[in-house]
Amino acid sequence: MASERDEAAPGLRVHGLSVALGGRPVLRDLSFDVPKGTVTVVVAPSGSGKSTLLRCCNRLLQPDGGTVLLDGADVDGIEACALRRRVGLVGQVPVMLPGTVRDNLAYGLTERDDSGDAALARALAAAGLDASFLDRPADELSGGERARVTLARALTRGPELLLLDEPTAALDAAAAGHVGETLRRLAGDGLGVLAATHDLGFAAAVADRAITLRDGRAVTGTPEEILGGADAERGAERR
Ligand SMILES: Nc1ncnc2c1ncn2[C@@H]1O[C@H](COP(=O)(O)OP(=O)(O)OP(=O)(O)O)[C@@H](O)[C@H]1O
Repeated sequence: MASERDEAAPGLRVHGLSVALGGRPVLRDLSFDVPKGTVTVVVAPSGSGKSTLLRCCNRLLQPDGGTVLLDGADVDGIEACALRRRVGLVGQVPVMLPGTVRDNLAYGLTERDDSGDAALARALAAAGLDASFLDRPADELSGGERARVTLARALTRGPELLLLDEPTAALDAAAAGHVGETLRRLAGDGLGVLAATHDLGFAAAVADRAITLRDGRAVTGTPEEILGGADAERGAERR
């Protein structure tokens, strides 16, 4: 009974995920859950497979083994565009399309979506930018502003799960704090969040659960357990 309930648990379930790239195993038999309404952080060294893991979660990359379930359904059975609306990925490099911020936010929205300025401004506000940004040419934005526009763009699609790759990399402390508050609020509204980050302060502020990757395998724990270990490892690297 318990396992049947677990299978249908709302959120993302990664089970036995294995990926090799360039003939080298990157992820090995990786399993963890991201329940809706929670924030999970992945804190692991550069090159350990964080982006690879996120890309498997919305089918940008096909794993060599294992499954990813969304609300109990294998993501392989969900049409890719539909899946990527439900599981939004905010990538490490903010890619801007030509045109204004409005054009960027509205791109790809369908009749089902609210593409009016009020809805776009709400998404911008959640990402920490005011409505005046709607008319700004996207190619004139700073790196941090671009990062927040890509977060807003994912939010306009009304995702159920949000995957973020280094969401604070281009942000100062105040902007990172704002994004952290936004992620906590989104989780409070029922969204599931999975964020890969090097920013231990950010991770500690937002996480309900934390994961690190060791030799391609997941070690899961409370933020205190995992982040304490990551801090100690960094200290050892510096010595
Ligand atoms: N297409 C590819 N072919 C071969 N190796 C790859 C490919 N893509 C990634 N890799 C390697 O796979 C490993 C994991 O990469 P990934 O980008 O997932 O790491 P990461 O933990 O996100 O790193 P970072 O924190 O630096 O962004 C790295 O060693 C990388 O060099």
